[in-house]
Amino acid sequence: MKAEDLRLYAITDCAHYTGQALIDRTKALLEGGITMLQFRDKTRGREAARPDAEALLALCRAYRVPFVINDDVELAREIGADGVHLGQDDAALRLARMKLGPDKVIGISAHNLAEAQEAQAGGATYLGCGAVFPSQSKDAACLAPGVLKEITDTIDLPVVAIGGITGDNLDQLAGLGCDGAAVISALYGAGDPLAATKALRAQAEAIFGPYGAGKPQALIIPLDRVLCDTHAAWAALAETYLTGVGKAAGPDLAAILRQRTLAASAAYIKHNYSVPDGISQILYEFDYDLEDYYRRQARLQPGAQAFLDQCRTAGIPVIALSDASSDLAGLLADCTGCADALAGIISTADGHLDRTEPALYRQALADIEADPNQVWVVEDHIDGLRTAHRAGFTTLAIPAEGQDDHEWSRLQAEADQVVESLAALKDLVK
Ligand SMILES: Cc1ncc(COP(=O)(O)OP(=O)(O)O)c(N)n1
Ligand SMILES: Cc1nc(C(=O)O)sc1CCOP(=O)(O)O
Ligand SMILES: [Mg+2]
Repeated sequence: MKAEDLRLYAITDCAHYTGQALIDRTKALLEGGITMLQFRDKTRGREAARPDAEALLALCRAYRVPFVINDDVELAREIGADGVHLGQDDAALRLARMKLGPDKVIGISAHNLAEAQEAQAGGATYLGCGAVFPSQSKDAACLAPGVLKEITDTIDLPVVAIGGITGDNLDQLAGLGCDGAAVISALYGAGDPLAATKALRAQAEAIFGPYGAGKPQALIIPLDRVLCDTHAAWAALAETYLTGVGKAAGPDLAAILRQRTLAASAAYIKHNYSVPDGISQILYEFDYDLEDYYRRQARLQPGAQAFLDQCRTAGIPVIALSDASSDLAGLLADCTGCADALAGIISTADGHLDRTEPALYRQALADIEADPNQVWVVEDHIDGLRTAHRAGFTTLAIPAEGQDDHEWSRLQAEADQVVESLAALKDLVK
């Protein structure tokens, strides 16, 4: 979840809408541009509410909007929601974090600086602060004057304001440091929910800042398979090696190794096939084959040159990510003619970091002043996408050779945005 997801945060009004009526009304809100949804049902029990929660989750996935559950950590976990929102009298943050894991969203209600500090220290993802105005939906005390600004000035978490917010008073939140507005009645109670949502979304963007597809400050993208057509060389490495030592590769070896670094692939071969060489000799053979392919055959993928040219025109530094050593990756960039278009290369081989390590992606920003939120990581690899997401980057999924359907559907479901090709990516950075 990014701070901008809080721009226009709808909370369901299950006192007035359940079942199909709730789904239809929420669909209008999603169509109109809400940027996050919370399922809040204060009367029905978990089992009665579950079908609505599951249907709304599916709807939010289709609109690529985060979906959290109010109060019920178990329900959130069971249906695979993006997280929960908890108040001061709900489940303890520490327990919720233990149950949901480090990647899920946990929003915490804070009514003063001490509660906000405790939530930050306990690993909250964002704060909900209110009531900022008297609410028709809940009997909630209004925040003391100055408290909201004190929280946003002091705390490092994204903050969403809540309570009695309408199109008529939203402007009063300008300059208070919030990232967005959470709303029940002004959206669910509107005569024309689609029009009301569109109007509030435009107003929220004007007050809290734009949402989505601004240009990135930098972009990280795989060199192999995505920018260059090197899939065949990578897929053949292990089999070529095994044939050379008189062994037959298993049928799904290439798929197994696709998720691994070169060093991890060499270790896999050593441990699963009875081969005469040690891991460093196997790695040497891999490097030899890659170098040969890079020098003789490697080409840029269709659309790569135009994409890199567009990034240069737009002043967006492009950092290439490679699973080969940076020497080999540099050779590939030279041989395919894209070296001058790259601001840098990071290598999983050099730092002994694989794509499950957030430090890998952070390393890419070592020479660039950039906020990870404003840096796009383009990934064809599910582990990489998840890690970049955890490290706070904006993630884009892209198809590449060697992905199976399962991995591609996971990438599509989990990425902030999906691009079907380098041409589509080029259009996004225009
Ligand atoms: C975004 C957001 N902020 C605050 C709340 C209130 O949570 P809580 O204090 O637990 O009250 P209930 O919503 O459970 O009545 C919220 N739900 N969402
Ligand atoms: C759920 C909730 N929590 C609040 C708080 O102050 O913590 S106010 C509130 C209700 C928000 O609904 P409406 O937009 O209709 O006022
Ligand atoms: Mg609660």
